[in-house]
Amino acid sequence: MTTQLSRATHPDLPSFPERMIQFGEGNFMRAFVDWQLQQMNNQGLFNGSAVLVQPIEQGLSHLLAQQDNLYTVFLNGILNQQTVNDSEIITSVSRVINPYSQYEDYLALAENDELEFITSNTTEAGIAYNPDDRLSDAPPKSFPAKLTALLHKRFQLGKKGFVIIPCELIDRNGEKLHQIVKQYAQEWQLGDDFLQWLEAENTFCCSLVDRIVPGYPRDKAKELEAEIGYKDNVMVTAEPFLLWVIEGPEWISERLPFTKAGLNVVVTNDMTPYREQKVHILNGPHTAMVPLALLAGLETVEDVMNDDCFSSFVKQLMEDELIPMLNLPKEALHTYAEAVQERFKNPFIRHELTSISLNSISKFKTRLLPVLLRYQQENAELPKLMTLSFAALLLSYRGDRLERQDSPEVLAIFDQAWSNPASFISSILKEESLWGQDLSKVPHLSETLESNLAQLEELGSRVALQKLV
Ligand SMILES: NC(=O)c1ccc[n+]([C@@H]2O[C@H](COP(=O)([O-])OP(=O)(O)OC[C@H]3O[C@@H](n4cnc5c(N)ncnc54)[C@H](O)[C@@H]3O)[C@@H](O)[C@H]2O)c1
Ligand SMILES: O=P(O)(O)OC[C@@H](O)[C@@H](O)[C@H](O)[C@H](O)CO
Repeated sequence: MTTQLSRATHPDLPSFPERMIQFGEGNFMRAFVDWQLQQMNNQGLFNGSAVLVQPIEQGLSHLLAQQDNLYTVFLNGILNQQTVNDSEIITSVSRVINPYSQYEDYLALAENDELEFITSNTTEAGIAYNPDDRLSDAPPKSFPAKLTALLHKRFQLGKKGFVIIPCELIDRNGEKLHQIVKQYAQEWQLGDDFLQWLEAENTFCCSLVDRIVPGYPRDKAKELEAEIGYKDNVMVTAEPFLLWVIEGPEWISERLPFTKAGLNVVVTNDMTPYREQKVHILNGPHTAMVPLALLAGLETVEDVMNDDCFSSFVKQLMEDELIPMLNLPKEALHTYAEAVQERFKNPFIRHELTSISLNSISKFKTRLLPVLLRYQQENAELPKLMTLSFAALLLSYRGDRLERQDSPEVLAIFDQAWSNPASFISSILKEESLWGQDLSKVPHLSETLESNLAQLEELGSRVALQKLV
């Protein structure tokens, strides 16, 4: 029987003082932030660990504790045309506090002068205001309320503040977290001195994260354990690529020397271009490929990239329709687009198209529609590939299509519009609740979508696409 990973099985592994508090013990944070702390420690550049705080009552704290907070990260994929298949035991997590059973330990973190940084990833739902939270709760329910309680304790002790870098995938995450903390400070009447300390002593940064982390390799765990020679219940698989853009003062790069350690971390005073790049060049093609590829019977992103017709679609979409419309340095965009195509080809990751298709209408609205409209305005014609993908998306939301996964409100709007196929395009384009504007006014969009829809139904998506790529 294989022994479970622990400090007893690996007595020579190093330990580091706690320098970071991290809200979230999930797969992403452990393969992204903690993996990066490990790389800095390996090079003697940080000498620190993260103490993890479990944001909700149920979590992984007990599984990590059983392994003395050690776990393995497997990096599998292709980076700069090289195949990477690495594994490493991560020693940069000191412990996990569950504030639901260890609230005193949680608040005691305020006493430690060595703790300088706070990071978080509590999913898109985590940075939210909960009106029922009180300072006297042990713990308050929401992440921002828990954080406010900790910051208040720190202030009461007369200590310095923190550099706070949330990683949640919401726009302007740091500003939103900051704003909710201030809201609790006011509602809980924590006083002007606390508010002044909050502003003067703490630095809230916005950040953008990018690394595909499929998580625990359920289908391959036994095989991997045989390879590493020990049992690990919280192992994580991830792609080798990463990007972390932190919007904040330059001195962050010195206090957190990621770049010095060779990590792809950018500290900037404006992260907007990076967000534009990632949302339009990575998430945009993901969203565009899904309805066309599902109509053709493909299942994964890898299937798309191994198919000549569909991979040409992805490449041309990026090069001819997306990159020319982004107001960013073109060379960097082309390099990024090539890297994204390599990542999409990753043979070690099974990325299901149906998982990307969830809530495709809102994804289309933010990731593709702004570029489609810009293209139409600048060129006085529609981008052909994006418009065909839009038609496939509309078709994939017809009541008989199994792939549609969206909110009941969105599906009801489509069912109503599809109830009269002859007027479907004109009525769905008028739905401002879906698109934020009346798209029936966009020159030639209605008739192009009508014709694309007819082609998709008569010829199928592969043949319709072959006419364009
Ligand atoms: N996995 C990826 O490839 C990837 C890549 C980039 C970004 N992300 C983002 O990271 C987030 C976490 O992904 P993961 O793969 O680590 O998932 P996970 O399930 O392993 O971890 C989820 C974490 O979020 C916390 N959480 C869940 N619901 C919460 C809530 N309502 N309030 C506060 N905290 C909550 C959990 O306690 C846990 O720490 C996702 O929202 C995802 O959008 C994931
Ligand atoms: O996570 P979603 O569902 O919003 O989007 C699906 C993918 O585009 C997304 O998960 C990317 O793979 C990820 O954003 C890469 O960092």
